[in-house]
Amino acid sequence: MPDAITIPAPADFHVHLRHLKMAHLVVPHVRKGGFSLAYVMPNLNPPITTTAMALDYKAQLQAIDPSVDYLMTLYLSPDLTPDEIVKAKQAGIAGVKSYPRGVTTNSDGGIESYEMYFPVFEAMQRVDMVLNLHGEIPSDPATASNFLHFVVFSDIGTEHLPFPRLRIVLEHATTRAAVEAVKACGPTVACTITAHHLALTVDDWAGQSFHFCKPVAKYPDDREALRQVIREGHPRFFLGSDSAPHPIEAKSTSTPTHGCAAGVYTSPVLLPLTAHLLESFGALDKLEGFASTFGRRFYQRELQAGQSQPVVLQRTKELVAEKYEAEGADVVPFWAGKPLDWQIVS
Ligand SMILES: O=C1C[C@@H](C(=O)O)NC(=O)N1
Repeated sequence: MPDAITIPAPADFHVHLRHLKMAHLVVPHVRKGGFSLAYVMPNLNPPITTTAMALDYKAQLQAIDPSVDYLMTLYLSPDLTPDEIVKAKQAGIAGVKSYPRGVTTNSDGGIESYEMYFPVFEAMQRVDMVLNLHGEIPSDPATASNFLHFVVFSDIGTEHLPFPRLRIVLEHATTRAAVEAVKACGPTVACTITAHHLALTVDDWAGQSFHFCKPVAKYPDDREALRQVIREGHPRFFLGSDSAPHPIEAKSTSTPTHGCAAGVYTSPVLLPLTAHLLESFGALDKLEGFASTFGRRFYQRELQAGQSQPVVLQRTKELVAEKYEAEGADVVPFWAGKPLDWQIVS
C-alpha cells in the first residue's frame, strides 16, 4: 500500500463552473481539488451558444484563476451553424455539448432530434471538434424508454456512418449498458465517469437531495460495471466529474411541482476523493490513467516535455468540509463531514 502518489497534471473533462458569485466561490476549487485542466460545460442561463460568448466566459474564468487550462464548449442549439463551428475551432473551442430537452439543469433549450444538426456534426467532423452527449432522455412510457443512455447514443454512434470520424464522448455513464455500448465502439468514442457515480446507488439519493444529480445513480450492478472498466484500465473511460454546484437552498427545497436542483459538487476534493474511491475497489494503480492520461490522450491534450505539473497525494485521513461559502454563494460538497484517506500535499 503506497503512502504517497504522484499524478501528472490531473484533468477534469466535465465540470460546471457557473458564473457571477457562484463562479467566484467554485472556480478556485478546481486547483484546490488537484486539477489543472477543466473542460467547462456551457449550460449557463442563457447558455453559451456562440464563440464570442464562450471566449467571454473563458476570460471571466481566467480572471478568477488564470492557472487552470479551461477548455470551452458550446451548447448545441438551433443557433449553431457550420460556419460558427469553423469559427469556434479557430478560437480554440474544444467541443459541443448536447443536452436532450428538459433533462437537467438549464436544458430547456436542449435538442429534441439529432437530424437537424447533421450539417453541424459534419462541420465538427471536418474541423475535428468533439461532440459531448448528455446520454439521457426523459422517461417516455409510450416507448418504455427510461434512462436509456445508449438509445440516444446509438442514434449517432460510429456504426452510423454519416460521421465515422466525429469524436464523441458519452458523458457521465451510469449503467452497465452504457459501458458496454462505449466499449463496443471504436477509437472515436469515449466515455466520462464521475467520482460520485463510483460511490452512489439508487438507495443513496432517494431522499437525500445532496446526492441527487442527473443522470441519477443506478443499481449496484451498474456501479460495478463502472468500477470494473476502471479496474481494467480501459483507455477510453476517464474522469469527468460533472461537479455541479447549486446554492444550499436550491438543493434543500422542493415543491409539489418542482424537485430540488440536480447536481453533486465534488470539485474541491476531486483528486483525493477519486483516489479514495479507486482504492476502495482495488483500482488505485489506475488513478493516473483515469484522472490524467486517458482523457488527455483522447482530447489531444497530452503533456509536453517539462510540463508534468505533478500533484502529490499523501495517505492522511482528513474530514471533508461541511460547506463552502463566500459573499452571496454557498455550496455543500460531496462527502461533507466524512473522512477521505488521501490529501493533496503539493
Ligand atoms: O448534467 C447535469 C447538469 C448539472 C448542472 O447542475 O448543471 N447537474 C446534474 O446533475 N447533471
